[in-house]
Amino acid sequence: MKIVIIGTNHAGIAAANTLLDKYLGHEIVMIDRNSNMSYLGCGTALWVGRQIDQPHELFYARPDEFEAKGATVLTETEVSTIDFQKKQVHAIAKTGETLVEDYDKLILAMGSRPIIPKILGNELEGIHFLKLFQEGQAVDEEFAKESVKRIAVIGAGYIGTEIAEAAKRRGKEVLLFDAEATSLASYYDEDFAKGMDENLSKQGIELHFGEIAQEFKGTNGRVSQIVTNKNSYDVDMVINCIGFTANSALASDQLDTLKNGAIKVDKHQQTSDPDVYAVGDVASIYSNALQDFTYIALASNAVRSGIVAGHNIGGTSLESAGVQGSNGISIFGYNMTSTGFSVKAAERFGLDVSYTDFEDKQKAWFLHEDNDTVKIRIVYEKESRRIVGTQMASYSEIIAGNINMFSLAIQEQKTIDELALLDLFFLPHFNSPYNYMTVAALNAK
Ligand SMILES: Cc1cc2nc3c(=O)[nH]c(=O)nc-3n(C[C@H](O)[C@H](O)[C@H](O)COP(=O)(O)OP(=O)(O)OC[C@H]3O[C@@H](n4cnc5c(N)ncnc54)[C@H](O)[C@@H]3O)c2cc1C
Ligand SMILES: NC(=O)C1=CN([C@@H]2O[C@H](COP(=O)(O)OP(=O)(O)OC[C@H]3O[C@@H](n4cnc5c(N)ncnc54)[C@H](O)[C@@H]3O)[C@@H](O)[C@H]2O)C=CC1
Repeated sequence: MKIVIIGTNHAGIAAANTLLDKYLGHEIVMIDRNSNMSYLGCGTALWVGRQIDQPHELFYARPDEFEAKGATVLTETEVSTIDFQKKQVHAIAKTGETLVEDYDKLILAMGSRPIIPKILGNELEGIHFLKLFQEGQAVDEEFAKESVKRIAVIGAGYIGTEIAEAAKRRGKEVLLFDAEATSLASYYDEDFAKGMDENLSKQGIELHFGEIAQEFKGTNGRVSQIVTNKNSYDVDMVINCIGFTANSALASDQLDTLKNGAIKVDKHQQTSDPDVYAVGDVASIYSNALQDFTYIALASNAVRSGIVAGHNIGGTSLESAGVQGSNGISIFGYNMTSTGFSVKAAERFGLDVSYTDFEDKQKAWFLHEDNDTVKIRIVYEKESRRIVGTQMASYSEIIAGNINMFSLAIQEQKTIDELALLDLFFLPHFNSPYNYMTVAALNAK
């Protein structure tokens, strides 16, 4: 079979490798408009904040590796249209040459694109987005300028808080804006997100929450002021981080989609056209917390959905296990992890939930060195008592491992009562005989 893959970043790479490594004999054509592949966006803030000194290790794959496995890789080639009836992909190479690729099976891996705030002054110089490696390079170059002193970051989600930390680490004055009342409002309940807010303030980041940018003003063509619904602020640079949306324009009028444009797939990653699969940020995904398909743009999901599509096209019928949107963040050493729903998110999706909170030291009480406090909330459905979400916050890094147990618990629909008596090891170096996960579950009403 001839398989064409549009988009060769995390999801496209995972699908291509699965096919090339496990199902020999197919013709694989990989097309991407970018000049690089596999860039780990999560490294941008680390590199721009000089927590790592350069970006070259943030790539893990190159076109020649796929060519060595027999694939055709067309980089700097933009797909312009897809003819789903004739099963043809039309593209334009960097040289301007047009090309048509027939396909037997097509994998859509065009990912996501940043949401652009539709406000006056958007075209001014000094206004940035943060998705591609090239955009990270541009922000890094700006941070190197003495004249760039005050940075406005719009959006205090994951990218915004991470790049705000990076700017602070580079000695900049940072103003962090968000429409919501706290940072990370999409992932954590308020009394958890407040811990991150305190951490950001303590590090000297100026918080402007419940504030929406309404206009960018400029001097000689470069942004010099941001006007919000509350005030105006002199700034030297703006970084927009107000979320991503599915990059599905090539297919959204032909294939079934969610309301936000993400291409609807089943658990085999198949779209409403049986010869077309969609993976990663461009596709919907099954949430075990919601028990339905939704949109969760994460690299972890991109990789797994690419693998599932590769197997199904290769001939092995494989279902996605579904996801919980497990994620984490670490800002100036303050760590937060979550999986499934916060109470706020669960209620927004119409689930009737309760929750149990607890706070304790990570390690046994008699260890006084390097023993951080952990805050935990476990959210569960009132009726079924199945766990639908967990959030943790601590300077301890151990919470990063613990959240994955809750991810499995949600996937397997375990109840809060089953968790209460789960076998969890005890060693004073790591936890307590009654550790905070057990106690939180035992306390559930
Ligand atoms: C700054 C930042 C930090 C992040 N940190 C994390 C993290 O810590 N953990 C995590 O899980 N996720 C993180 N993410 C999210 C993660 O990067 C995405 O979920 C992931 O990139 C999705 O992979 P994808 O392959 O589906 O899509 P994308 O990475 O968006 O790739 C899509 C590809 O398709 C190509 N393409 C699109 N349209 C066309 C076209 N018409 N023709 C040809 N090619 C096309 C693009 O060039 C691109 O290479 C982060 C994202 C950013 C921006
Ligand atoms: N550690 C991780 O797992 C990371 C994951 N990612 C993923 O990448 C994707 C993109 O991340 P983000 O861009 O941070 O999206 P996000 O959805 O995490 O955050 C967007 C933020 O912008 C705010 N916002 C929206 N419109 C606004 C407006 N007009 N004015 C002010 N604030 C506004 C929202 O309230 C939200 O807090 C997400 O899917 C995220 O999960 C990104 C970085 C790190």
